[in-house]
Amino acid sequence: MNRGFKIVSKYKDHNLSLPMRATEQAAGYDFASADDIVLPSIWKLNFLKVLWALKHQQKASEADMQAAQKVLKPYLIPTGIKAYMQPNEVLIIANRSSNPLKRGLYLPNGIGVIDADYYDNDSNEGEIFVQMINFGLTDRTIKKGDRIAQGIFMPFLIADGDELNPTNKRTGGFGSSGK
Ligand SMILES: O=c1ccn([C@H]2C[C@H](O)[C@@H](COP(=O)(O)OP(=O)(O)OP(=O)(O)O)O2)c(=O)[nH]1
Ligand SMILES: [Mg+2]
Repeated sequence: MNRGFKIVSKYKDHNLSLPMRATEQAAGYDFASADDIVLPSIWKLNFLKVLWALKHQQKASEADMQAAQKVLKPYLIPTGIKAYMQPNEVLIIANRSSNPLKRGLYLPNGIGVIDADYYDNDSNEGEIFVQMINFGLTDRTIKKGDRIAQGIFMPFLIADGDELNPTNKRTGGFGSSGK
C-alpha cells in the first residue's frame, strides 16, 4: 500500500467514487463534490452596498457587513475522500483550469496541501475539503459527483538540521496547528 484514496465513514453509504485520472497521462486525480451545494456569487447587493459605503467613506450597516463577509468567505466543498501516502509525500490539490475560465470558480488558497498525517486524524478522519469562491456573476450549483479539483501526489524534501518534534501530532486541519 503506497498511496491512494478511501471514502470516509460518514459517506460510506453515499455511493461515492474514488478520485480517478481522466486520461492516460493525466497527473491529477479528479475530485468530485460529495453533496449538492450552491456557491453564491460574491456580487450580492449587500457586498455592493459595503463597497459603496467604503467608497463614500460611510459606515455600512452591520447586517450588510455580515452578509458580505459570508459570501467572501471561501466555501468548503466536502469530497468524502481521504488520502493515504508515504511519510515523505504530499497530495497537492489544484483547481481545474476550466473552473475560473468557464464557471467563475477560484481556489482561494492557491493550492491545497494535504499532509500525510492528515489521514485518519481524530477530528475529521482526514476528509479532504476543497475551498472555493464564486467570483462569477450568478450563483452556481455544484451537483454531487461534479468534478471540482484535482489531486497530485508528490514527494517532498526536508531541510538540513530539521529534527521532527515527535510530540507535534496533527489533530485536524484548517488551523489545527495553531495561529
Ligand atoms: O485545500 C485544503 C487544504 C488543506 N486541507 C487539510 C489537509 C491538510 O493536511 C490540513 C492542514 O492544511 P494546511 O497546513 O495547509 O492549513 P493550516 O491552516 O496550516 O492548518 P493546520 O494548522 O491544521 O496545519 O487541512 C484540506 O482538506 N483542503
Ligand atoms: Mg499547516
